[in-house]
Amino acid sequence: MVEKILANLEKSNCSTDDTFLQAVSEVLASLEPIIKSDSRYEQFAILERLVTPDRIIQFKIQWLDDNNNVQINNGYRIQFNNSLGPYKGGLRFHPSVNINILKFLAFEQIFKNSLTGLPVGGAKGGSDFDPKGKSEFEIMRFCHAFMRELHTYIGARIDVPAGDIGVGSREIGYLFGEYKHITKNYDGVLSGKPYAFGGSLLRPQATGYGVVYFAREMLSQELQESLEGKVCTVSGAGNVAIHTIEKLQQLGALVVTASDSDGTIYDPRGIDLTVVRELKENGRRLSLSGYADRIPGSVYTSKNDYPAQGHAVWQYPCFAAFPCATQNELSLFDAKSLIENGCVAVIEGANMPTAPDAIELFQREGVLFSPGKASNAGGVSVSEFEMSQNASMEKWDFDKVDRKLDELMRQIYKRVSLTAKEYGVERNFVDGANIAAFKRVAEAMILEGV
Ligand SMILES: NC(=O)C1=CN([C@@H]2O[C@H](COP(=O)(O)OP(=O)(O)OC[C@H]3O[C@@H](n4cnc5c(N)ncnc54)[C@H](O)[C@@H]3O)[C@@H](O)[C@H]2O)C=CC1
Ligand SMILES: O=C(O)CCC(=O)C(=O)O
Repeated sequence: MVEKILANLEKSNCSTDDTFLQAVSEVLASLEPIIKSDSRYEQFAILERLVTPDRIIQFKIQWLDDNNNVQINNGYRIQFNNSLGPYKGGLRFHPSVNINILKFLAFEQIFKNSLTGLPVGGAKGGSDFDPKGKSEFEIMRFCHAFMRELHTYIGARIDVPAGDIGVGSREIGYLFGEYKHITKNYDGVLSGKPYAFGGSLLRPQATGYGVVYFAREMLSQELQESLEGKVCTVSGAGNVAIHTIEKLQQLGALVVTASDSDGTIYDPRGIDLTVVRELKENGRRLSLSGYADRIPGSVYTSKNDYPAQGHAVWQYPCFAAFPCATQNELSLFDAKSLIENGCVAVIEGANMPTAPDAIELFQREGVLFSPGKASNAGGVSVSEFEMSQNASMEKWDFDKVDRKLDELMRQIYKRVSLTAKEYGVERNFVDGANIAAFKRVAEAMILEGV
């Protein structure tokens, strides 16, 4: 049955980008052994329905640049599955954005959101707009134009977008401003809002901190190890990477790398986050090569100076690796290099950053591997906490949100590892995550009827 579903998807896939098929193939491979365990799964055509988005919304975004030239971009929202609750998932602004990438992200989001145990469905959206080099006012006009098209499809109980690559609290602020302007409705229609109006404390940190809370629990339970004093490598230099590095450092780990799409920085004395922030935060997109100019003893490797089949960030010895940049950024070549250099755990912060053959190698070699849908679920969880605060007109303090996040990440780890054990694939956190998430969504789909 799985082969038939994949063949149908391949036939209807008219794009050369196959990230959606990659994501579906991984999930279906995990589910194959359990699909016969409950006759209702076939009777209700759960798999076929689960791989088909409820709706794909596409729109044209027209806006004026600073020279009053008309600019046009494509905008999308993929509302994939709302069996467990309102559609929920981020918006990505990046020139690589297309329907297939957003379908993969929205599909993964269904499973991630299910693993949190919270009442939210799966969605994703975005635009091929490139924020690089745009002025503050261009960003604002673009966000306003994007929301003029999107606003009819979203709502606090319908679909609640948030941030992702290229979309942080600044963009969410502009999107919210336009939503309110058009609808006159001041509800929690977006999460990741600035704290000044409706945002939750800790949302900016939540994904990265959650990744580290998950890693801490996994290492302690599986290897009786802590992160203190351990060398870690992290890729990326955006929201998720910065807060992963920050929490690792707070727990006493030595983080020696960061990266962006042009290259990698290696600092054997430990990444200085102040410098990374000065180069990357608040809409700045300066090259990480500026880090090496500032910090003696650090080394910058441009991606052009490294073999094309790999990424320089994974060439360094480490105890644990945290891919936090983007999809398929850790190849088989990189996995071999990490294993040769003694890495014992890979914890994904980005969505699907590890290539399938690299995951297979990690699992074969006994490297603990956590899929992003489990370990990066802290972001959407605190988004859901933001929705709760908005609905009840409350403001929770930092420590309360932090405690709840830590507890939730432990629960996700437990859910995933117990499920893996229950289905005879102990320590296979990919199968554990896919099966645990699937069972919850499938049950809701069955109970809601066709
Ligand atoms: N922001 C959030 O709350 C969540 C984000 N994620 C995922 O985490 C990843 C990073 O997202 P954010 O940090 O929010 O985005 P961001 O826009 O803040 O940062 C993205 C970072 O990745 C780097 N990057 C992009 N393409 C790259 C490439 N080809 N090679 C190396 N580096 C590259 C960029 O230079 C930037 O430093 C994405 O996969 C995203 O889907 C997952 C869960 C929640
Ligand atoms: O906070 C959210 O709603 C979604 C975050 C997100 O896009 C993700 O988990 O990949």
